[in-house]
Amino acid sequence: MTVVSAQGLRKSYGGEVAVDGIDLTVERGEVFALLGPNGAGKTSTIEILEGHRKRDGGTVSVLGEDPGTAGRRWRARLGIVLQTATDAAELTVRETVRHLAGYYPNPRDPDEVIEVCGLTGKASARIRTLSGGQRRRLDVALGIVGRPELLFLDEPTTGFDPEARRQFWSLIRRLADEGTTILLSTHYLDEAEALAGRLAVLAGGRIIAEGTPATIGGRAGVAATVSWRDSNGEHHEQTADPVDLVARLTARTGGAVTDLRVHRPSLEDVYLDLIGEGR
Ligand SMILES: Nc1ncnc2c1ncn2[C@@H]1O[C@H](COP(=O)(O)OP(=O)(O)OP(=O)(O)O)[C@@H](O)[C@H]1O
Repeated sequence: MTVVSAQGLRKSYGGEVAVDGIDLTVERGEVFALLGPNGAGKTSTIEILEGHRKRDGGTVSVLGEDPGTAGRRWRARLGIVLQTATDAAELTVRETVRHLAGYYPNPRDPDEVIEVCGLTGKASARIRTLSGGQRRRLDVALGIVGRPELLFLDEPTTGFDPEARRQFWSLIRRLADEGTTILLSTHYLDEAEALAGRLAVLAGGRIIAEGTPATIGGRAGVAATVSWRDSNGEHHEQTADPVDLVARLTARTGGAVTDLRVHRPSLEDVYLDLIGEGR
């Protein structure tokens, strides 16, 4: 089932084009990541799909409705984690999560949400006393407490420490296993690689590449570089079949090589190439 479908999506601010004809389809249960440099149009796209911003052109369907006109019942099926952090407040974490849960027909247990977001130790703390990363975790908790069918996450792990990011990744995988569709934007390529089944790279308001983390930008077809050192010095050789090259090398030298390495382009290498071309 298609959960998000956009064709020819456009948005300008004043005379400046931010989203320049984006086509996007996300199926139920997918984790889809939007990547792209600052100002590429990720937040604008996400906020149009959430119904938070008006589009200037194109057709959009999210959970079967047009976000520009859909009402409260549609909104209750979405979970939204905006880029801007929760406002400082006098309420505690538990009060805030419980309060928001009350707005949804079938919410998750607030204490369980607090736990999976790693905030149990802070459940009784006032929001204004939380650290930046803890506040971001609260944003995520508020995004998922309504048991959304579709979860939007705009740069969800900014400010997380490495352990919190790993915890967050397992939470996302768990939600996806339960059938939640997830659309996220991130600047962390390891995050996109760890979570996304498919991803799109945006630059200048357009999608310049789309695919799986393994294949995007022709990644799967790019040659590997094998490097090694022997008595003649350092060597680098490009090959489509590094296993065969290493086997031949070992047979030829009797294993008398050191510093043997096989390098394949990382998602970051491919991404930087793509946005270099997209500029
Ligand atoms: N409310 C606004 N008013 C005017 N211009 C805006 C507004 N929101 C976004 N823009 C412009 O639209 C373009 C796309 O911005 P957007 O926030 O969608 O990018 P982004 O890919 O999410 O960037 P980042 O990675 O920095 O969050 C930028 O040039 C930005 O300056």
